[in-house]
Amino acid sequence: MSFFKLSPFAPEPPFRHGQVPRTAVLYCNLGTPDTPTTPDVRRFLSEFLSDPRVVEIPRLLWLLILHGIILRVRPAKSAAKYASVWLPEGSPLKVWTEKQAKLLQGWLAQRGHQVQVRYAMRYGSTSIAEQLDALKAAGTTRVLILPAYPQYSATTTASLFDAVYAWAGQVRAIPELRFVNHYHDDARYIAALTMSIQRHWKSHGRPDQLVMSFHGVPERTLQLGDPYHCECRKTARLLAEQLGLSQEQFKVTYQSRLGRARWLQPYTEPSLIAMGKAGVKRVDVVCPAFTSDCLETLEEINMEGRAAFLQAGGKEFHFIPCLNDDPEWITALCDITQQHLAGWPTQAAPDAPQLAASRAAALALGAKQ
Ligand SMILES: C=CC1=C(C)c2cc3[nH]c(cc4nc(cc5[nH]c(cc1n2)c(C)c5CCC(=O)O)C(CCC(=O)O)=C4C)c(C)c3C=C
Ligand SMILES: [Fe+2]
Ligand SMILES: [Fe+2]
Repeated sequence: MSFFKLSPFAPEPPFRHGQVPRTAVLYCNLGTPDTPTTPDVRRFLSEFLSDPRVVEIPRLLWLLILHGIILRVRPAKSAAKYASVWLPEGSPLKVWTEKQAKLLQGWLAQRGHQVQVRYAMRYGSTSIAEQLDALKAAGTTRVLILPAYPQYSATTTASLFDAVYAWAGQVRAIPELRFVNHYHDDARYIAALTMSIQRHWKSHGRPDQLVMSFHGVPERTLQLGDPYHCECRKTARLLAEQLGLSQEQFKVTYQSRLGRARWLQPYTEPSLIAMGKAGVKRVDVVCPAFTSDCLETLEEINMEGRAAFLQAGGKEFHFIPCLNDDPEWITALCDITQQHLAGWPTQAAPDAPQLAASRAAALALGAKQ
């Protein structure tokens, strides 16, 4: 960079007066490796676990542990786990997130909203900055940031907002930005979860216990004021109410612990083992904090959790898939989006070929006329 450069901002094309406003939704998820190989998993974990929002211990100490131990050992182990759930089209998290974004755009078009929907990943490809650059280059003047996380946590939601602010800090003409913080208690999200569980029970009967397994976070984040734990509890309470479950019929647990510190409790796997040992015959597990199936649900729950329960004496283990492309979920996502877009023009800049293509895609994927 030249010593004499006055402005840190990149030059931009001159503002075009009379430019038609264009509105976009950026649907953001956590991220995933490009391939289930050790080098790609190492690259992904290195970016993810270097984020100070994710690991809140003194930087120097953490960088020593991360580079000295974790990134030497974990990538190969995690790569084998990723390989066990990888789809022909790629990582399940990416496949589902991409499909959800496509469906959302199609559903919104069906309702007459001409909004570009793109997806981005907080870590790995395709990054939030790349997608915001692409939207800006396409003339977008308003962007709604929609996290794929129903519950707010500084470790996830705030981190992706950080990435948006960091991008905006480099840009001269910033589009109008809006952020969805959470939708953990949104009636339509709860209804989508309820319906997916009821659908499962209709064809497979009911379990002795329903386990609602949320991704864990260090217990310290709760003491520091992170609302994640309370939001998980509220989701669980509302879901149990809608399903008509008594306190004895369900259990809330936390999975995916990393490191030696105390995380939110009770932990999922020890709870499944305790249930198997206590004579619980059938458990069903649902993972409401994940809107797409991913490593943590397909491998950790449906493979490791299943084996742990059955080895402990349990007889039947059912994993209830995440919301993925359930029509009730896409409708809920569409309602939530519409609510947050209120007041922004979404009919402007008619782009007939694109609108027709979105409609056709939505119909092909099962949208109602
Ligand atoms: C649902 C929200 C999530 C929260 C909250 C969360 C917190 C959190 N996660 C880690 C460490 C890891 N998570 C990993 C995978 C992973 N995590 C989430 C979501 C949340 N994480 C998802 C959707 C996934 C799956 C990604 C995929 O590619 O399928 C991993 C990587 C996998 C592994 O090596 O085991 C780690 C590591 C921490 C430390 C944390 C909060 C502090
Ligand atoms: Fe995680
Ligand atoms: Fe895990």
